Amino acid sequence: MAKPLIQMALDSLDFDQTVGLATLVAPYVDIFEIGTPCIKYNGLNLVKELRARFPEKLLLVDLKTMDAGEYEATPFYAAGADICTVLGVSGLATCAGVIKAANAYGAEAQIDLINVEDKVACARATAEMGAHIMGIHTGLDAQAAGHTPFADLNDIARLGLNVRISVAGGIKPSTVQDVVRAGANIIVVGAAIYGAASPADAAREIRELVDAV
Ligand SMILES: O=C([C@H](O)CO)[C@H](O)[C@H](O)COP(=O)(O)O
Repeated sequence: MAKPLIQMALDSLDFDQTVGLATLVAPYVDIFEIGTPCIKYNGLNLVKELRARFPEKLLLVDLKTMDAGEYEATPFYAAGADICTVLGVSGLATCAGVIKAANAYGAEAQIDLINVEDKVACARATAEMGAHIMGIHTGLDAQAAGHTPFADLNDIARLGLNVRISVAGGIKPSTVQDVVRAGANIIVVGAAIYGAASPADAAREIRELVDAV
């Protein structure tokens, strides 16, 4: 299996703070995620700024698209996004639109399975349509209610679909190696890095733990 990628979730609303945090953790991560609140607040300009500053990094824009998939995602791919997310709960037509936009730019579409009731059925159907990445995601509100992404990860990993699996939701140093061993290809970390006293040290620790598996 290819080495798992580490994705840093940039969830601040502040443009300069986001660019500053990205700069601090850049040596240790593979993908910058512009989180949903951040992209809603800052828009395409932030995509263009990060694309220009970090041409070697993959850039995920966490649009969590719910409708008008192709129309909404196209400008973000055009601005340099490598991956955009679309909600599995949006339905197959919207997911198909984002997949179409991704393919038009040689990029990737990620299905976010957040709040999808039958995650296995959604993963199977969207993988069949050509989705590139399946996102197992326990959102911030669900985390606050005590939920984790681990059971869902096991359910999706055992399907053996022809997609990469991304996992997000409160991943921290004590759990990151279990996530890798359970079959994740992309490990998303937000608060455990940006909430640490030294985000760079926290990112380096995550990198060392992932590489050691
Ligand atoms: O996607 C996220 C959330 O829905 C807000 O957009 C987070 O970026 C994702 O959950 C990763 O952050 P942590 O859970 O803090 O690691």
